Amino acid sequence: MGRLASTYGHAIAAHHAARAHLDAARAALRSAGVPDTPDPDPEIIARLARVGDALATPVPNTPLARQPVPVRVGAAVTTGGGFPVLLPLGGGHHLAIDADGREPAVAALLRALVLRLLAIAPPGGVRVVGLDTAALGAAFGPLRPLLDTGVIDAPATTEAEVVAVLDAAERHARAAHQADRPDQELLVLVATATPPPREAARLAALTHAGPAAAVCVLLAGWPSGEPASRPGAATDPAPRLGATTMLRLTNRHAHVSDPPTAPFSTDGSGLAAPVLLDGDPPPASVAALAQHLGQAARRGGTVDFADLLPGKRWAGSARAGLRTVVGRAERDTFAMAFDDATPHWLIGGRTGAGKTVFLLDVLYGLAARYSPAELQLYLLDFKEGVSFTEFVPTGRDPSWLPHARAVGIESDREYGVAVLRELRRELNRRATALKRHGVTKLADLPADTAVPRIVAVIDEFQVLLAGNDPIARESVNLLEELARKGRSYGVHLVLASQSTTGIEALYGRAEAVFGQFALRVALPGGGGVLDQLNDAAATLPVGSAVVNTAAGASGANTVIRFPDASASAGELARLRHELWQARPAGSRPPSVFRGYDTARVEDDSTFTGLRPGGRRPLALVGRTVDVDGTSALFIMDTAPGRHLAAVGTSAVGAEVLRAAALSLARQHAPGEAAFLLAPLVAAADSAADDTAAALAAAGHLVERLDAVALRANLGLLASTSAGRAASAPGTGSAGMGSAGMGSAGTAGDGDSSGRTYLVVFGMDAAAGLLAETDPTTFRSGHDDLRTLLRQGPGHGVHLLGWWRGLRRLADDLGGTQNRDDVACLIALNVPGADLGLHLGVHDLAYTPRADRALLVDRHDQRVKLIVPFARDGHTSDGQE
Ligand SMILES: Nc1ncnc2c1ncn2[C@@H]1O[C@H](COP(=O)(O)OP(=O)(O)OP(=O)(O)O)[C@@H](O)[C@H]1O
Repeated sequence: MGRLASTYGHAIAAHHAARAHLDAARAALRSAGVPDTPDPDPEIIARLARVGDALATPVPNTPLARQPVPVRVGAAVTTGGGFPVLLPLGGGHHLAIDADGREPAVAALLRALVLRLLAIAPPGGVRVVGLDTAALGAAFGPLRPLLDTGVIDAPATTEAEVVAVLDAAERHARAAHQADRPDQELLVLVATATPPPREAARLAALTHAGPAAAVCVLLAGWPSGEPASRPGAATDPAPRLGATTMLRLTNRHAHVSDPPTAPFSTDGSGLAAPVLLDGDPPPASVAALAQHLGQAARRGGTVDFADLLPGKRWAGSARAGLRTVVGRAERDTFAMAFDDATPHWLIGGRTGAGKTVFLLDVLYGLAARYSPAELQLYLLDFKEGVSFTEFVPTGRDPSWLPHARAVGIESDREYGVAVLRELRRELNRRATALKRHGVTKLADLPADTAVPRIVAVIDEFQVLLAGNDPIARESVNLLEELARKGRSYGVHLVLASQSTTGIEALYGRAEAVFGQFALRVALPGGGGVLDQLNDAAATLPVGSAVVNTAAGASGANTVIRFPDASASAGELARLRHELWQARPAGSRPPSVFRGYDTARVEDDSTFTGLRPGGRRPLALVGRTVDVDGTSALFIMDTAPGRHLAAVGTSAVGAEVLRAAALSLARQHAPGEAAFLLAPLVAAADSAADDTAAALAAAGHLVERLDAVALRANLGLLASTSAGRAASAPGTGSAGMGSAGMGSAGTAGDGDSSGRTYLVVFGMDAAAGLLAETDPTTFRSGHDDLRTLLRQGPGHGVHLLGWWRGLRRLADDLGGTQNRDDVACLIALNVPGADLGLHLGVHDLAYTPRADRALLVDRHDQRVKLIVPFARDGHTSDGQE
C-alpha cells in the first residue's frame, strides 16, 4: 500500500507542477500509442494549476467526506504533450460520464477511480457500493480481490437491490448529516448505467446533498449536456446533477467539463484538450490494496465482544431503563434499550441465524453494566440446545450469572407458564408497592425502595403458544398482561423465534400482545418480525440484523453487525467469573430447570433435610415443574386413601416407589417402620433390589414378598386394620407383617412412628391371585386390599404401588367410583383422556411424555406436572 499510495500521491502532486511531469506524461502517452504533441498551451497549464490550488493536495489517509480531493482521471492530450487531469471528488463532488459501463474505457475508469479513492482515504474511510444492472456485476470483476477481502460490497445487480442500496445510501446521508463527524465515512456509489427514472432522481438528489451527506456519486451512462434529455425520451429530461464534473466520451478520448468549484475555462466550455482516460489499474496494485485494506476492513468491520462491554462494571442505573451496546451500525457502536419507548423486544431469525449469539451479546452486555440490584434475568429456552447453560453452575464450572433468577433449558411448556405466572405475581407485588408510594412508574419510587428491572428472555416462544390447549391460552393471557403492564413496572420481555407464522392468529390477540413490542430485531430469515412491506432483512448475512424501533415499519431500520459471542467463549467465561466473584453476599444460584435432566431424590433438598420424628411422613416422588423445582410429595397421614399409585407402563413407576420408600424411611428411626417389598415384575427388579438394599443399610426392617406372600399379608394387614383378629394363612412373611402391625397398631394421628409400608412393584401382576376367594374367610384378595386402602392409614399402613395401567388400578379398586381409595396418583405414560375419565375430570390437560408425570392428589385437589424421581440411567419410557 505504501508503494501504491505514493504512486497516487505523485500523480496528485503533479497538479502543482504539471510541467514537471510533462516528460513522464509524454512517455506514458507515447507508450499508449498517442502521438507526440507539442508543448501544451501555457494557458491550460495555468488553469490546471488553479484547479490544483483550489483543491487541497491529498496525502494518503485523507478523510474524503468533508473536503474534495483531486483524483486523476487521465491525461490531457495537447499539441505540447500530455499532462495529468485531476478532478475533485468527495466533499460533495461527483462525476458523471455520458457512456455507460458496457463501454470498456468507462468501466476501466470507474475501477481506477474506486482504487484511487480507496488508496487516498484512511482504511475504512470509504465504503464503495456498486450498481451494475448494465453488466450484472461484470464491471467490478477486476476488483474481485477487494470484494473478497470485504473492502467493497458486492454490487447490486437487480432493480430491487438497487432500491435497497439507495435506501441505505439515503439513510447513510441522513445519519452522516446528524453525526457531523470530521472522520465521517464517505459512501461512494458507482453506477454503471442510469437506473430507471425514479432511482435516477434519487441518485441525482444525492449529488445535491452537499458534503455533510458524505456521499460521492460516480455515474456512468448519464446523458451529457445540462439540461439534457434521456436518450430517446425527449419529454423525460434527466434530472440535474449537483456539483458534478461531466465527462463526454468520443472514441477513446473524453471531453471534461468544468469542475464545479474550479473551472478550467472562463466560458464554461470545460478543459480545452481531449483527455485520454486512465485504464485499469494493474492487477498487482488491486491485489496489494486489497490485502492491505482487507486487514484493516477485518479489524474495523468485525465487532469484537469486548466492544460491547462498558469500561466499568455495574456502573449503570436502571432507574429510567436499561441500555446496552449490541454491536455496530456502520462504524458506530449501536445500543438498544429497555425503556418507555421500547419496553419489549421481538426477535426473529431462522435457525442458525445467530439468535443465541445475539442474546448472549445482549445478556452479557446488560450483566456487565447493571448490578444484580438493578437487573434480574429470567431465561427460558424451549429448543434443544445449550442457549443458556453457561449461566448456571455445572460440575465443571461452579460460576453462575448473579443476575439470573431462573433458567430453563429445553424447558417444558408448563415450566414456561410457571415462569410467566411468577412474573405476574411480581407485577402484582410491584403494583402494590407503587400504590403504597403513590406513584405510577417504577422510576418514581423513592431511591431506597428501588426494585430491579426484570428482563425475561423466552427463546422459541412460539412453542409456548402452539396449539389450542389450556397452556397456550394461559400463556397468551399472561404474555398480554406482562407486555401491557411491564413497561410501568420494569418487567421487560424479549421474545425470540425462528418463525412467527402460526402464532400470528393467536386467537386474534396478536396485536394485543405484539403491539407492545415496539422494538424488532430481524436476523437473517427473520423478516417476519418486520412489517410485510419491509424487506430490509431479505439479504442479511449471519452476524448482522435489522433493528427497527417502529414495530417493524419501513423507514425505521438500522442495519447492525454484532459480534460472535460463541467465538469468545474464554472472554465470556472470564467475565462471568468476574461478575460471579463480585456477587452480593448471600446470593443464591438461579433455580434451574433442565428438561433433559434426571431428577434424583438424593439431590433433593427436602429429601436430605428429612429426619425421623416428623408428625406426618412425606413420600417424595419427584420435582415439580415450577420455577423453584419444588419437591413433589404426598403426605402420608392417617386419612383413608393415603396411598400412592404410580400408573403407566413406564418402569419409572418402580423408580417413583423407590424414591417414596427411601424418603419415608428417612423419617423413621430404625425398627420403627416396616417395609414389605413385593417386586412382582421383572422390570422393577433393579429398583426393588436397590430399595431393599438402601432400606436395610439404613437399619430398617425389610421383608420381600412374592405374590402369595403379598396376598397373605394383605389379609393380615386388612384384618388388623379392620380390628379383626389376624387370620391370614401362616407364612413367614405374615409374621413379619404382624411385627410391623404390632407397632402400627399404636400409630395414631400426629404420630408417624410404627408404620408399615407395603411397596408393590407391579401390583397388577397379582390381580389373578387377588381375585381368588379364600375358602376359610370367604374374602378375596381384593376385599382385603380394599379394606386396607380404607382403613390402613388409620392404623399406620400405607400401600405404595405401581400399576401398569389405569384399568388395572380401577379394577383393583373395584371401579372408578372408589378412586378416592388411592388418593395419591402419579400418572406416567397414560393417555390424558383415560386419566381424565378415571379421575372424573373432563378438561384435564396432560400429554404423556418420557420422564414426566402428572401428580394428582384427590384430597387437596393438587394436579401438577412433575419430573418423577429416578436413578441415573433408568429406562425412561416403556410402551407395552
Ligand atoms: N455475529 C456473528 N458473526 C459470525 N458468526 C456468527 C455470528 N453470530 C452467529 N454466528 C455463527 O452462526 C452460528 C449459529 O449461531 P446461533 O447458534 O446463535 O444461531 P441460532 O439462530 O441460535 O440457531 P439455532 O436456533 O439453530 O440454535 C454460530 O455457530 C456462529 O458461529
